[in-house]
Amino acid sequence: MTEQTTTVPVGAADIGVTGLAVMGANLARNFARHGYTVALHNRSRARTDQLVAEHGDEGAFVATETLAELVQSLAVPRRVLIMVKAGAPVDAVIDQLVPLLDEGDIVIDAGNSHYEDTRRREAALAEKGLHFVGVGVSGGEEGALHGPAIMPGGPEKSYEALGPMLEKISAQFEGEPCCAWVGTDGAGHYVKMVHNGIEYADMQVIGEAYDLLRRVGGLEPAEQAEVFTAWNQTDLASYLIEITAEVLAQVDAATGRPLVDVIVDEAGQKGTGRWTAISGLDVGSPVAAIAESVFARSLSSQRAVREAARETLAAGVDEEAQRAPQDTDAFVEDVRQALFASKLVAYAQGMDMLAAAAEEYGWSLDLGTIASLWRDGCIIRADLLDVIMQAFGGRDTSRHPAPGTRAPGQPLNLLFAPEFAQAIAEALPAWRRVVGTAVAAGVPVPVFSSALAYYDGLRADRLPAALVQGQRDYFGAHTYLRVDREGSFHTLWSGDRTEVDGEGVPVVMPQPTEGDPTQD
Ligand SMILES: NC(=O)C1=CN([C@@H]2O[C@H](COP(=O)(O)OP(=O)(O)OC[C@H]3O[C@@H](n4cnc5c(N)ncnc54)[C@H](OP(=O)(O)O)[C@@H]3O)[C@@H](O)[C@H]2O)C=CC1
Ligand SMILES: O=C(CO)[C@H](O)[C@H](O)COP(=O)(O)O
Repeated sequence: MTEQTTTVPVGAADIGVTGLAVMGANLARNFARHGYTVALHNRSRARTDQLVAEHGDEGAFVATETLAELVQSLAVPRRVLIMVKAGAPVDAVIDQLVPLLDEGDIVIDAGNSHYEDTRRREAALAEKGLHFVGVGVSGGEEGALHGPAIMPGGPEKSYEALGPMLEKISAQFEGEPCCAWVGTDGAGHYVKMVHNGIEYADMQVIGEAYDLLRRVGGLEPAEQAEVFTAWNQTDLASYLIEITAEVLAQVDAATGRPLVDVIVDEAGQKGTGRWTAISGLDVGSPVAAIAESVFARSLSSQRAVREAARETLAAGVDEEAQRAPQDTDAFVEDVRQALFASKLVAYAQGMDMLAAAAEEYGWSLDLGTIASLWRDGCIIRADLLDVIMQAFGGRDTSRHPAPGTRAPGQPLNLLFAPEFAQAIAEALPAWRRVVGTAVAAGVPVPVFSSALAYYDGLRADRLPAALVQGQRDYFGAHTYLRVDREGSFHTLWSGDRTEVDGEGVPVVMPQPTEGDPTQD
């Protein structure tokens, strides 16, 4: 710890926040509004001054110029929350902070950091006796100020000193904080990453519904705003549906056109969706709908290629399918059901990858409690999340399944929960009709169709994976399992095509003998 260097009050602040852009500034104000004394720091002083000038009357703030001053102003154990750009800036701040801290102090990274970085940082700081807590925060600017969803990881012990503060500033759903310790080391950032992966898919399926309603249904943005407003009264009710209605209703002041028509159709991405898709591959969880939503953003960004494709590639569409449906209301309802079913699949895939990651990293993630954190405050908040939470046994913050396992009684897949199996069964005819129409009309619906393929893949009696195994065995002697006996087998494809077992011993099928009761 450095010597006192300035007139900043020593040990007066409950928490320090460094990084006062959109998220950091609003979180700092949220802490202050809840009665905490908040020490403020930003790399460039202007943001600190601006916050104090504009919002200094909202609570107790201590403005500091340097990280040394920030640390000096904090009560022990010190809690320093970092809210800077994810990646190298977080390491830069940690490197400057660590020499200033004492054993037992807590460093909190609340940005969208990659969970592997969090694991690395926690291990490094633990060697110095410091607690490092990776915390997922969702809710954007408004959520950070009025109550975000908060997903803390890190050492469970650190939650004793940090949890009550985080729970106080988090969103509250029916009296329960949208904040709970989710698991060790990078678990908090992993859960936030999956939240964002689901967010990508949710936004994409809404986009696909909009595209179909416009290009096949003939509904203009203003009309669709009404449709989405009505959908927000159904089982689709969610923040994303609500803001979609608002975006679609917005008219561009400069041109008088719908705003959505003057926005360039190229979706940005900062990385969390891509990380989710990559991690899904790493942990062997088929998060295809989430991955497709990332690819849809990537494709949208290939503007030069898309322009060339428009000139070069044939449409070959079914003009009948492109024609406005005779019964618009029925088509709108079909699209709503397809949207609901696809969204459910995205959630099922997100929850599945959480279970797979728990196994991979030895985390004890409780899926019911995690779903409970997303019921309010975050971008994917939706009525559906309360039902998802119930499907995973409800919220129980003391339920920590053995590392790498599911809590007893939780369904193997969200879609198996009776209420969801039933909901999908009812939506299926519409879902299939919508995907069929989209394909025939040439409207891309990568997530609607991928989600349906996932569903059909799950429920198939037999998958063509058997043929793939045969191919793999043919070119690479990779072996295959048989449906009728234990062990692995290989066919001598370039020899006489007899089958050998794992030891290379030819397999001789027992010849049926007359009267053998085991042979029909
Ligand atoms: N915006 C959102 O809706 C959400 C963002 N997040 C995550 O929260 C974090 C903060 O996001 P946001 O508020 O949008 O801000 P930005 O991601 O735009 O980051 C800006 C902040 O980072 C600081 N910074 C950048 N580089 C360095 C560095 N090398 N050393 C020290 N400070 C540095 C900036 O300081 P300076 O002012 O000096 O440039 C500024 O305070 C990010 O990880 C983001 O992904 C999470 C949820 C929602
Ligand atoms: O974490 C967030 C919301 O939950 C951030 O807004 C994040 O930036 C969203 O991701 P992207 O910018 O890639 O769309």
